Formats: sequence, C-alpha cells, structure tokens
Amino acid sequence: MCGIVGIAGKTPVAQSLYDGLTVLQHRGQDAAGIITIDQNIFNLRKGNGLVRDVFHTRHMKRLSGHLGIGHCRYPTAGTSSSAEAQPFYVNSPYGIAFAHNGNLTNSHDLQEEVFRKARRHINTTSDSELLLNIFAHELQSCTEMTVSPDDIFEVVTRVHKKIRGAYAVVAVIIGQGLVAFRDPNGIRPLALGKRITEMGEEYMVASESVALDAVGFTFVRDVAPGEAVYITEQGQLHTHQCYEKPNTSPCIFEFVYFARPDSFIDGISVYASRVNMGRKLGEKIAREWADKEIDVVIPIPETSMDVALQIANTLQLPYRQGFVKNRYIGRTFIMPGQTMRKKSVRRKLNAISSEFKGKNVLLVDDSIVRGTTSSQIIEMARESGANKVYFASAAPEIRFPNVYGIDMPSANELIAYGREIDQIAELIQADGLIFQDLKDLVEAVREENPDISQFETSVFDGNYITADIDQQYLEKIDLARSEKSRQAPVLQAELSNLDMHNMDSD
Ligand SMILES: O=P(O)(O)OC[C@H]1O[C@H](OP(=O)(O)OP(=O)(O)O)[C@H](O)[C@@H]1O
Ligand SMILES: NC(=O)CC[C@H](N)C(=O)O
Ligand SMILES: [Mg+2]
Repeated sequence: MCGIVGIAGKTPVAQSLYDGLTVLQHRGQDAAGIITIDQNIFNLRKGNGLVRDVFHTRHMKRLSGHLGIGHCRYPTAGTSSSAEAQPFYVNSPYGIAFAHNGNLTNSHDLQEEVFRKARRHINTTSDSELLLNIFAHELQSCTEMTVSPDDIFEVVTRVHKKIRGAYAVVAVIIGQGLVAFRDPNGIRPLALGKRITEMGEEYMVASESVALDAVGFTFVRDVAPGEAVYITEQGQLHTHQCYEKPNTSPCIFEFVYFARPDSFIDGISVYASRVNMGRKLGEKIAREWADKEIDVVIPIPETSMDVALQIANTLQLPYRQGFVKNRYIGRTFIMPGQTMRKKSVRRKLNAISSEFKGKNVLLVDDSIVRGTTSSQIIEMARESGANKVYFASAAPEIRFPNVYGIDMPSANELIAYGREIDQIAELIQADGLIFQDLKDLVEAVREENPDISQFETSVFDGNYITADIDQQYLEKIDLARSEKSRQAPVLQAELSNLDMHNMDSD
C-alpha cells in the first residue's frame, strides 16, 4: 500500500514532497523516491529504506524544481529490489516520471502486449513500470510539442480501458505538467489540495489528506474514481471523468488498518470510522459475552488504539495502555518477510506487567491477518501474569488473498483460512476470540458517508470488485508471491543487480 505525492508549484517542491512522504511513511517502509523537473531535466533520487534514510541534504539540494512527485513503497508485485523503487522514468514521449499505488490484475497479459505491440521493454518485474509504459505508449499518439488537457484525458481514458486492478497514479511530463488519476472503482485513495502563495496557486495530490495538512495545502476534494487531474506547468488545473461508469468502492482495509486516523478518504474520517468500529464491536461483545468477566481493555499499539478506547467506553470498562511501543520500530505487517515480522513484534511491543497481573484482560487489535502479532502478544500477556486473555478484532476474519495492493497473496498464510473461530482461538491461545461482523464493519465506515454504497471487501468475502479474479489467478499469485516462493534466493539476488538509477546511490 504505497504512498504517492505530487506537487505542481510556483516555488521549489522537494522539501514539501519529502515532508509529505514522511507522513505517508506508514503506507510503505521499503523504498522511497522523489523526482523533480528543473529546466526540462529530471532530478531523481530513490532507493531502499525509510524516507529519512534515502534522502540526505546533498540529495535534497539536487532535487531542484517547481514540479515533482514522490513515492514510498510497500512491494506488492515484483521484488523488493531497489531497481523497483519508484518513481519510474521513461524518456519517450517527452520524458515521463511515474509513481503508482496499487496493483494491476492483468499484468501478465499486458506484459506480452506491451512488448509485441508497443515494442517496449520492461526491465523489472514491477507492475508499476508496466503501467508507466502503457501510459507512455498511449501518450505516443500525441504529435504536438504541447499536449492539451483533452489529449491527456483521452490518454487516461484509453489506459483505463486497457488495465484492470487498483491504481492511484501521479506522473510528471517534461514540458507539460502533472497528471494524476484513480482507478474506476476508487479502490486506492487520492486527494487533491491547494496552497496559495505570493507567486500564485500551487496544487498537490497525495494518497492521504494528512500529507496535504503536513505541508500547508488545503484539502480541495478527493480525486473521483475514474477521474484524471491535469495541472499544466503554468499552474492551470483541469479535471475530467475518464471512465464511463465509475463504481465507487474504496478499499475498506484503508479504514481498518492502512490509513492514518487523521486522514479523510472519500469524505470519511478514518478516525471516526474506527471509533464506530469500536462501538459496534463493543455492542457485539456486550451481547455475546455477557457471561465473561472482563477487568480491563488493552489495545495492541498502534492502529487499534482508537477502536479499543471506544470498546472500553461502550462496555464501561477501564482502558489501559498495557503495552509500550518502541517508537523506532515501524509497522510489522508491511515488513517484507515472515521471519522479520515475527522477530519485530517483541522488539516493538513490551508489556507493563502490573496491568496484566491477576486480571482478565480483553486485548484489542484492528485485524488478525497471519496471526503473527496476536499469538505473541497473548503469550506476553500470560507471561505478565494475566488470568484470562480474551481477544477482539475490529475486522472480520480475513480468509481471502488481496490482489489490489495489500501483500496477502496466499490464502494458506492467513490464519483464518479454512478455520473456524474456536480453531483460530486455539492457535493463538486465546481464552475467547471475537471478530467484528462484516455488515457492522461496512456500516461503521458508511456511517461517515452514506453516499458510498459499497466498499472493496474481498479479503473478507472473496468478492473481487474487478470481476476478473478466478481460482486460477489466485493460484498463480500464490505460486509467485507466497512466503515460500519468495525464499528463492537466486532470483532475489539476480534482480537486485538490475539497479538503474539516475543519481548516485550514496
Ligand atoms: O496478524 P498479523 O499478521 O500480525 O497482522 C495484523 C497486525 O499487523 C498490524 O500491526 P502493525 O505492527 O503492522 O502496525 P501498527 O503499529 O500500525 O498497529 C495490525 O495492526 C495488526 O496488529
Ligand atoms: N503497495 C503498492 O501500492 C505497490 C505498488 C506496486 N504494485 C509495487 O509493488 O511497487
Ligand atoms: Mg498493529
């Protein structure tokens, strides 16, 4: 679930892009990149690592220009090689740099087509490099030196027809401007903001509204599903719906886990939706666990805290922060391998024994995916002397792989796959386990914007909104991306030699 930002400014943009990326860091911790345009030259810096590690002062100084884009990456296709860090670049037509959040579901077919019909070579296994080349191929039909907004919208319309899956994209084109667009289902988020300076109006697009807040842009609106936004080099904003029948279905997992609580996505406050999730789950606990004596509600930092507090309020129980989070360790779920994820839980969280000793505790998490966190946390609660350990998840059981930009490619790795609740409880050693109902989760989010009638909920119900996912496809991604297949060391090593960067790697 990567983070993307783009600014068409009147003043240097590198620092704002950097600051925007730092507040989107929770969306991708593996790689980061910024590209700017100055006097028709691209300046690019990208590499593996956190935003603060990839960019040093010497890089920032070289990222001059008033137009630029940035990306922080959580790989969900291809490999974690630095060669697949974004933005990507192609020199023709005009010179295009491109950043993508999401995942294409017809990459395989497109790969063939791009090579045969467009004779374009894709140098990595990244679906984003592929998407850039499709966009570039469509733009190739513009023969004028200046591309008009209508040309851009026609290009995006054709791209929408070719590709399937989830995508929020931002691109900059030499001599032209900044383009951003969102898939027709609006699975991945994209917000538009504006800043007034002495030199004139500046525009910004970002995965989450929080990035706009951080750099002093005012939120204008969400980019609509299927819509494209084009800001010319001179700073004129043009927008157009490029899909005939868009079908708004935002990814519900953004609200459960991915997005920051202080963001608004499609008119929904992520924080308020989490409070609603807490209320609904609290009511379910009151209904179904009337016989259980719970002394205290304890969140598993960090994402579940807003939900847990509301559960405690609903149940009229004390809320205690029984786990301390090491602020220097990032999110474990988006770490690249299971070994690293497993090790990091104990480095990240430590228990305050007095909050557990002799008590019946209700631990709350936003979701249980592989069960890495829950099983270790329950063990820690017991080591700290808890009497009974109950566990509540603000999201329902996750039983289906994700194909839209969340790295859950294999059903077998999901703890709830093929298991009933009591079997999952036994595996994670909980004395009781309760999940939110899907209907309640959808209602909790919808309450904040009833105009949205559906959400992308495939990980819970196997209903894939793009209607192109069958068992064969799921088997293919399982084979390509499961934990087991990613341990093939030769492939990883070979791919990491394919580094192609424009700026020094140090
Ligand atoms: O069942 P699992 O496979 O362990 O995945 C679920 C856990 O991973 C996430 O936490 P993470 O540490 O990524 O981030 P957070 O600090 O934002 O909660 C999520 O909040 C759950 O705690
Ligand atoms: N999580 C994402 O949005 C990833 C984007 C793209 N599929 C990649 O793997 O680089
Ligand atoms: Mg967590």
